[in-house]
Amino acid sequence: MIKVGIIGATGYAGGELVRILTGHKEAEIKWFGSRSYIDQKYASVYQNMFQIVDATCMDDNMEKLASQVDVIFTATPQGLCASLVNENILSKVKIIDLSADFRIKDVATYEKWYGIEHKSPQFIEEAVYGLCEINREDVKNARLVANPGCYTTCSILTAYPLAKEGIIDMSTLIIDAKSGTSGAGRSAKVANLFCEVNENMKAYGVATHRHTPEIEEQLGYASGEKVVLNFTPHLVPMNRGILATEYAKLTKDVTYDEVKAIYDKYYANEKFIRVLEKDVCPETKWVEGSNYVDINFKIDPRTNRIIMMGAIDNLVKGAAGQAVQNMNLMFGLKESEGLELVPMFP
Ligand SMILES: NC(=O)C1=CN([C@@H]2O[C@H](COP(=O)(O)OP(=O)(O)OC[C@H]3O[C@@H](n4cnc5c(N)ncnc54)[C@H](OP(=O)(O)O)[C@@H]3O)[C@@H](O)[C@H]2O)C=CC1
Ligand SMILES: CC(=O)N[C@@H](CCC(=O)OP(=O)(O)O)C(=O)O
Repeated sequence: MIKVGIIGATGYAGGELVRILTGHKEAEIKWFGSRSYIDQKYASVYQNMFQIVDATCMDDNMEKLASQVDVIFTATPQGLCASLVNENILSKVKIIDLSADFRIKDVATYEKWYGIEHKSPQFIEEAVYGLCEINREDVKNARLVANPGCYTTCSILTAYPLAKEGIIDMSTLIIDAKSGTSGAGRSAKVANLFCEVNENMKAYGVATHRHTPEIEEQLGYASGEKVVLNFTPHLVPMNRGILATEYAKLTKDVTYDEVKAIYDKYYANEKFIRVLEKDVCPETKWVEGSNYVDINFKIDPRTNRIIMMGAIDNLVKGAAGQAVQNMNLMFGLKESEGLELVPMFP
């Protein structure tokens, strides 16, 4: 049994980790880390865990935790993991960080977009960007995994095969994405109150959102060129889900079958990526509660653009599910263990 510690178990991403790991046959949660609920029953924070989880919330002492578990998930605000991790800890335990601390290779870029000083830049180079379908082999040998963000997972996987094969002009790529409000976390913020979000839709972080450099970096590796793009997130009145709609000019004339063959080349054997049937558009409701990414595309010959679409559950493939997928790879387990979650509906 793999012994697991979660720092930030009381947040939305941490809560989803608990839900998924509770059904994992080879992992056992030993530490439910919290800042605000120390010594309180975990199930009193999340009643869905009543009579399922009997444990009490503990502190966020990573040093102490490192000698008691095999893997630590940090599902905490930006900057916290980088402020806690050190060589002694990494020599004892594997870390999967759900925040952005180790996702961006250039520390100056991280500090500029996140507005905070990076406390452990010495570990950035070794951290593996945990987008399992793309970096699977590196993840297997990693001791520190930077789990990608929700918008980024959806945006990158949707465009990756076409960027890799050079059939889209990367300088024309525009990503328009929508997220449910659980993407903003559980802590109280006026912008996320019911009356602010319900019956409303809005763009935010326009031209400044911190996921932009992460998407640019990863699609830059795929296309082999420096990528600069527009990424515009929107908040929509639903609990879970991300839908990314991406537009780019084609670099050559291609047919539906040729593009489909490119997606199939990369994803046909990927359990969690479903390239949908022709003309079926991805919808967040068809992936809710699951680790699936649903993808499709449409060529618009009038504008010579291709429109790519992707949908995920932000808390599963966009956070906790992908983190568990990474854990499975790091410990040599079946990659889908604990993740065979059928999407729920309605
Ligand atoms: N929500 C999402 O869809 C996604 C989130 N992420 C990332 O996951 C991380 C967590 O996000 P999310 O769950 O939404 O956030 P929440 O606000 O819901 O949860 C934050 C968690 O961090 C804990 N925490 C906060 N400050 C501290 C601190 N100083 N020391 C220790 N623990 C602390 C909180 O503890 P307590 O409640 O006990 O005070 C809580 O458990 C973030 O980095 C986020 O960017 C990534 C992908 C998707
Ligand atoms: C709706 C909403 O507010 N979403 C969050 C993204 C949360 C997230 O996933 O953050 P990381 O991927 O960086 O860890 C935001 O836009 O900041």
